[in-house]
Order: sequence, then structure tokens, then C-alpha cells
Amino acid sequence: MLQLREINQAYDNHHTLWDINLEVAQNSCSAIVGQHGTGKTTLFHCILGFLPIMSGEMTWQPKNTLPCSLISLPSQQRTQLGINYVAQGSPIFSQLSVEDNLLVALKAGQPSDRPAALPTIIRELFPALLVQRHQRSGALTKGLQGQLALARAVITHPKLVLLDEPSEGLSASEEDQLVSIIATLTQRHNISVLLMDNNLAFVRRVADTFTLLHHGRSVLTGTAADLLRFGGIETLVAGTSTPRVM
Ligand SMILES: Nc1ncnc2c1ncn2[C@@H]1O[C@H](COP(=O)(O)OP(=O)(O)OP(=O)(O)O)[C@@H](O)[C@H]1O
Repeated sequence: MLQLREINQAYDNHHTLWDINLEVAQNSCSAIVGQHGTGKTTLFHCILGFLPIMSGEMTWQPKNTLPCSLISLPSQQRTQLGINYVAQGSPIFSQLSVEDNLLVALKAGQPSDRPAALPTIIRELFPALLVQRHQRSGALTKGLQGQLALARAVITHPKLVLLDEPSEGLSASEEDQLVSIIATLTQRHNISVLLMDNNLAFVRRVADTFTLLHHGRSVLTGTAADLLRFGGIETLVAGTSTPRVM
């Protein structure tokens, strides 16, 4: 549904992304891994339209629609096409209740005369948030704040959601919940996921495919099972070795 071909990007004269190819399929979760400063955030920002690219093509084609190029579209139009984003650190309105956080996100995505009730996707995927719906959001655990940020992003049924380091700081049980939520999003709700995360154990559990970025280049792609086959990815992602596969 999203296809990137030969994407190049530079901050002034600092060439950051080099000939990046990437595909996110319908009903799938894809992961980008790579050491700090290798260009993961920059790539996300190019997809979201926050940053211009120098060259390359980005084609958007959800199921049963004609392909369109994202390149010339401003970020707001990309959101309207169904591309949503959860930035790092679970961005929420911490002074508002859980329910108000969700309703604000819902109202932002639909005409104001619609009744404001929490949709099924929230009831089905985030039962723990419903239990705490009157709680001040800033008082939630880190894991539930992450769930709330994700719930805000999917409440309007986007087609693709980009997640920045979603497993960061989660306990084992919070990570289990997130794996299950993402599987349900992709398989039952037709919302594909593109995430960046260097927690490779998490990536193996949650993703169908991965792309390894190294110094702004995609040096390895494969299925999540392939992550186990290639030795040394942990040290590469941690920045303590150089890639053997180019
Ligand atoms: N606004 C900016 N202006 C100039 N250079 C930038 C800017 N943002 C990032 N860079 C540079 O671009 C390169 C890629 O940074 P980026 O943040 O995309 O990497 P990352 O893989 O997301 O890193 P991290 O895992 O630490 O978030 C780095 O060399 C960084 O210093």
C-alpha cells in the first residue's frame, strides 16, 4: 500500500537518506531498525510530509484505490488520505481525562455535528483504557499512556499508522498487550503499521518484515524470521559494528 523508491534526502548539504526502498503491504506490520542517527526519524518525517525529499518516489495505494504520489502533498493531505503518526514518548494531553483525549482526537477527524461516542475499535482494542476513562491521562502508567496515544491515532480508522519507538520503556506485560493490539489492528481492522524500534525481540514478535538502515541506506530487508538468521544485527543496531550485508 505504501511504496518508497530511491528516496534521497538532505539537511542542507548533509545528505542523510540514500536511495531508500521500502514497502508496507496491506494488513501488515513493517519495522525499521538501525542505530541512533542513521535516519529512521528523517525517513518517517519524509513519509509524513514534514520534510521534503531531494529525489525518489512515494506511491500510496490502499486496497481498491488508484495509486497516487505522495511527494507533492502537504502533510495534512497525507493525514486525510489515511496516514497517521504516533510520535515518540506517547504524546497525549496529560491534564485531560482519557475519554476527553479520545474525543478530541475523534472530533478532529470528523464533522462536528456527529455524536461523540467512543467507537467500537476503541472498545475492542483498548479495554484497559475504558476502565480508566475518567482518569487524568498524565496519571496513567507509561504503558497505558502509550496505548492512549495509539488509540488517539487509530480512532478515526486511518489506513496506515507510523509508530516511533512504541516499545520504549514498557514492562513485559505492557509489551505483550502492545503486540496483541498491533496484531488485531493489522489483521482485523485493516490498519497497517510501520514502526521504528531497536528492541529486536519486540520487532521479531510484532513485525512481518523489517528494513535495516545503516548510515542512511537500507542495507538489509527481510521477514521478521530473517532477523534471527542474520547474526550480528544486535551489535549493528547498537552501533558497535559495521554491516556485513550490503
Ligand atoms: N533538523 C536537522 N537538521 C540537520 N541534521 C539533522 C536534523 N535532524 C536530524 N539530523 C541528522 O540526520 C541524521 C539522521 O538523524 P535521525 O534523527 O533521522 O536518525 P535516527 O535514526 O532517527 O536516530 P535516533 O534513533 O537517535 O532517533 C543524523 O546525522 C542527525 O544528526
